[in-house]
This record gives sequence, C-alpha cells and structure tokens, in this order.
Amino acid sequence: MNILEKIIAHKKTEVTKRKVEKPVADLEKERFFKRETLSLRKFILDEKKTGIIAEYKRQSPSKGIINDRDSVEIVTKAYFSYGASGISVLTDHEFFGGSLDDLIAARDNGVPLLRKDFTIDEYQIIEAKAYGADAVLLIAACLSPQEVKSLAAVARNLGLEVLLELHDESELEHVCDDVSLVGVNNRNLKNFEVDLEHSVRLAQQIDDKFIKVAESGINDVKNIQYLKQAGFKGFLIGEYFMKQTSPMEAFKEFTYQL
Ligand SMILES: O=P(O)(O)OC[C@@H](O)[C@@H](O)c1c[nH]c2ccccc12
Repeated sequence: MNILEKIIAHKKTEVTKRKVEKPVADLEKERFFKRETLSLRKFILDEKKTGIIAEYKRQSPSKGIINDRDSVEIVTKAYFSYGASGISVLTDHEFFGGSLDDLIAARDNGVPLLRKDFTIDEYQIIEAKAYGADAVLLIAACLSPQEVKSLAAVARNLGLEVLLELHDESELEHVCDDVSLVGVNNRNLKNFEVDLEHSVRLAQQIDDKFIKVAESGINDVKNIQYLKQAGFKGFLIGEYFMKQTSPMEAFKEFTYQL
C-alpha cells in the first residue's frame, strides 16, 4: 500500500465512526452551518491580495513534525493581515495532526477558509460547512470522475466552492463544471517528489475558465513569478512558512517581495 492508499483506508474507518457519533441532523444545528460563505475564487482574483492560500500545517507524512509551537489563531491571523487570499487548514488528524477545531480557530479571519482533508464522502462536506469552511478540497487521485461530480454538486448546494486537485494528465477527465478552482499538485502524493515543470505542462491543458492553483513545494518568490506566467493565479503554500522560526514574519517578508 502506498501512503495515499493508507490514508484513504484510514479515512473510511474514521468517517464511518464520525457519522455515528455526530449524525448529519446534528451537524446542521452547528453555528456555522447557515453562515454565508466567502468565495475563494473572488478573493484570489482580487488584485489587492497576494493570490496565496496560506496553509496551517503542523506535520506531514513526508516531513514529520513541521511546527508544533505556534497556534492556529496567531499564525492564521498574520496570514490574513498580510494579504493571504485564503487560508487552508489541514483537518486530518492521523497523518497531519490537524482537526476540525483548527478550522474553527481559523474562522475569525475575514478570508475564505479551505478545509484540507481527504474527502471521500459527502458527510465530510456537510461537516466542513458546519465548522466554518468556505471551500473543500477534492483529490482526483482518490476519487472517480463520477464521485468528483457528485461530491462537487453537494458542495455547491451548500454554497461551498471546490478546489479539485490534479497531479497527472490522466486525471483531467475529473474536471467538471461544479468545480471552480483546479489545483495542480507540484508534489506527487505517491512518492513526494516536487516538479514545477510538470505542473506547468499540466496547467496548459486546463481550461482558463477555472482558477488554476499551484500547490506544494513553493519556497521562493521566483517560483510564484514563474508559475504566474504559466497561468496560475493561486499559490498554496504550507511548509515554507510553517517551518520558519516565525511563520508570521516569514509570510510578511515573502509578501513584501511579491
Ligand atoms: O507544505 P507545502 O509543500 O507548501 O504544500 C502545501 C499543500 O499544497 C500540501 O499540504 C498538500 C497538497 N495537497 C494535499 C493533499 C492533502 C494534504 C496536503 C496536501
């Protein structure tokens, strides 16, 4: 089993359990369930912002602990005040050390929040809405095109936007109209290799009506300039900021150079 298969197997068990612990009817009573959502697409297109979706990431399967010191509140507040177009919060606990509490803790900021998890069931999308998300991630490598279609429709009906993540050309058939942002993961989730060139080639094959987001391994302003020329408008960055002595200062300095 590769790491992605392991994560998905674990996720299935986890979701089955959560559905019993907290049925959909209870999720619908949560305070954010009826909240008006913000559009990540619009925020990315807003010229006054940076196009960066800054990610709160404590740990990852490939890097281990990245930052277990700075709180979600403090880090995301800085991301928001220095011009992030969106904030991504990893909610997977087993492999990334996150939680839905982290999502709630980031909600105070006036930018769209992306719930970053391995979505395999519509229950997780309802959960995302209930705990304050504006957008959810769907990963093509974990879903069939049919599943993407139906999960994206669920999200849309709840007023959530979908960021569909691709890595390979073979996944282009997963793109559908209920998706508003298409992410290209520079990192191969099966072996963790990062390749910007590969992402640029793939982006050329994605229709410009979708907002293109480059994800992972970005660690220099030059990467952004290069990716912008290739048509990317959004840039998802986690580790580069999180691993610094002060992710808050690092984000500020990075955005000054843009
Ligand atoms: O920390 P990085 O290299 O800047 O990457 C952020 C983000 O793209 C990465 O965390 C990610 C991309 N796709 C995912 C899917 C699941 C979990 C995590 C991810």
